[in-house]
Amino acid sequence: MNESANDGATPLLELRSVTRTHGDGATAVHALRGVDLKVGSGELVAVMGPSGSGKSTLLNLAGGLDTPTAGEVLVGGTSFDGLSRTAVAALRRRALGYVFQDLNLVPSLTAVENVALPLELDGARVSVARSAAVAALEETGTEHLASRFPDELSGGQQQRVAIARALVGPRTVLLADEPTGALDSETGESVMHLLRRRVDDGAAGLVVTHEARHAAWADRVVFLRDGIVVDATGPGPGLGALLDLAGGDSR
Ligand SMILES: Nc1ncnc2c1ncn2[C@@H]1O[C@H](COP(=O)(O)OP(=O)(O)OP(=O)(O)O)[C@@H](O)[C@H]1O
Repeated sequence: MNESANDGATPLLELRSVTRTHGDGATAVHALRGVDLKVGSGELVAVMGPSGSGKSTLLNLAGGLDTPTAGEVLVGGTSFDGLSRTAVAALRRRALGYVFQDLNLVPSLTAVENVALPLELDGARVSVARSAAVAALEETGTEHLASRFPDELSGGQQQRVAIARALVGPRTVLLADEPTGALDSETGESVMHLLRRRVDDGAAGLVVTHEARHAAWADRVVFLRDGIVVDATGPGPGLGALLDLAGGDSR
């Protein structure tokens, strides 16, 4: 199944016949089987599906954190295939923003230092990285927490700082795994709003969510079952109808 609302333009994120198998023989687990997906500039795609259907695997492959058994993943038209580990790491730092369930804030760095870190690792001057970090903290409403260390922040505050780190700088592909997990529902909505705004400004977004009302922020929803795309909505009334079927509230 091939999904794109931007036919013609190079998608910012593309999965071509991506398969990921763990183990082999009788005990092999087929986490993802022949998935095709294109996400263009200005598109926010939600991924839904039951536990074990392959959602996290899809996101990890899209982010270059895992390697397909077959098929390939391209970011901005560049395939991870054949790139050195250093080149993959550089591409990930420059183009990709991740919001994962695991917050991974560095405990010995303040909030603003954590957010500035990816830019500094990429060679940005400290002053430039810091001002971009402050802007990203402002976007998530956490600029007043800039000088706090992670253990001085609540779970929700840590999550918002982690989101600021994912959004800092000119990221073109935003990947989010249940970005609202540790947040109250009001903040969760504002996070989706934030992702939506970045995508409207030209990024491509891929969000794994269990909540239909969060998926309702997306342009398309891709449903996975047993590692296969079993359904996909387009923009328009079809989205609301399918989300109603999925059992949640619509926006
Ligand atoms: N490292 C691994 N080794 C073996 N099997 C794995 C591994 N990682 C994932 N799997 C299996 O691959 C399948 C897909 O897992 P995945 O975590 O992608 O699903 P998911 O849809 O994200 O689930 P959840 O909603 O529970 O997070 C599952 O059957 C899982 O047990």
